[in-house]
Amino acid sequence: MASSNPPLSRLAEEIARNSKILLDHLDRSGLPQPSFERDGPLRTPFENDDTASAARTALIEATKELHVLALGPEETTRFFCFNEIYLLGAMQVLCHFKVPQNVPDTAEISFSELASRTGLSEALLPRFLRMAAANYYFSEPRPEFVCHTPWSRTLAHDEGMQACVWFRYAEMLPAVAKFVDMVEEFPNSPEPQDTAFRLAFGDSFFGYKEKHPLHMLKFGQFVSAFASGETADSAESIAQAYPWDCLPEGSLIVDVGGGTGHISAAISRAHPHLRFQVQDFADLREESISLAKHRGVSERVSFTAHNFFDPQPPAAQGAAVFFLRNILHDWSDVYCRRILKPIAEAMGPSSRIIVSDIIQPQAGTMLKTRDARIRALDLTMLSMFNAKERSYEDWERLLTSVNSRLRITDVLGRPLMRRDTLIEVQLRQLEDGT
Ligand SMILES: C[S@@+](CC[C@H](N)C(=O)[O-])C[C@H]1O[C@@H](n2cnc3c(N)ncnc32)[C@H](O)[C@@H]1O
Repeated sequence: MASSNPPLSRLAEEIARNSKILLDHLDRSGLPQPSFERDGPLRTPFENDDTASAARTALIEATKELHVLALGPEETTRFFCFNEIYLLGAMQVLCHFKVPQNVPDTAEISFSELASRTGLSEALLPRFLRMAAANYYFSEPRPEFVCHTPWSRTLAHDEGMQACVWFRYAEMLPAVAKFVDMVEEFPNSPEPQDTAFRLAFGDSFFGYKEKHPLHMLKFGQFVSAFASGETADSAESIAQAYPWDCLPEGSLIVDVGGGTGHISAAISRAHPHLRFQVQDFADLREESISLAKHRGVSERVSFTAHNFFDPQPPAAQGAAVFFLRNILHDWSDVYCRRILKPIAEAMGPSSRIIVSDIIQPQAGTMLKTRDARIRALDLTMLSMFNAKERSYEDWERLLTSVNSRLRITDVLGRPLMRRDTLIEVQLRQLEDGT
């Protein structure tokens, strides 16, 4: 039986309603509307207003759904990724030849002048440029002249945005092209070297970067651009998202694989009654110590060189918290067990593990646009590290396979953290109280 409010009508209403909420918010806040005009805003901040932010999310979801419905099944498949693959290629060429930087911010420029400034062939430049312009990057206000849109302007001035294009083209695309080979060759392998990335590049993800400093640099820029904006989970949000204040004076937090300790430093500033031991490879020691000094927390944040597959050092035994942020999603279950086992062995009766990672939603419980992003992250972990993002049940299974007494006791983080969650894990007490 046909629904009383079929999808096209429902979506059209939703789009009208949510657009109005956004317009009212912009009006009230004196903010400009998003536009493709050269001087349009680079950012339209909706995040600080819950109603506007929810309306924006609903608008993104509804417009995507309407778009797909309007295309229909066959046309969706016929043109599947056709645009995106060549857009990525075109953008990489344009960025490589510094086209965004050579288009003036406030004026148009002819194709021939732009070709001579950038060294990109006069015959090829229009082909790549028009592909980008068909996707809102740049516009052609009159034949053979180009000017910026806000979308292309972000690429002119922000190396993080350039790195988003670069990394997808130079690393993700070749790795994804090896997915079938990976699945054929290593269907059930837990090994971190059995990846699509290695099939494409002949080396591990970080091994390759060590030999190719440009890739290391671009990866760093990509990670910080990707982690900023809407998907950001800042160190400060983690410092607020857990009741760190409930831990007794002088409690020790062990930041396992803590890098240079930026999260420990942020929590320590907000909660000065805690002590931190950052554990990571020895070559991060100097940077970690200098960061702690710079942030005025060196009294409370120390660094210990430690391989997380080894038994925990004596000073960490019985720590109040073993904190693992963005560690376990880098590894298969077999390796996660090897990381978690020494931690479980070092836990005292009141110790807890706090894992800061994604909890994958159950299928069908999330907006499709958000769900798709999380699924893409999962497949990124697969292609790069043979690792994965985990659902609540996956986390439970993993933890009890390390030690049957490990229990998830809380899941925190919302709404302060946008992407990751804090999974609190404790040892279930035995009858004798141990
Ligand atoms: C994705 S980063 C996460 C860093 C930090 N926890 C954060 O959230 O920013 C992974 C960290 O694990 C460290 N790591 C990788 N293998 C390790 C090992 N076997 N022992 C200790 N640390 C390791 C890396 O050096 C890196 O700092």
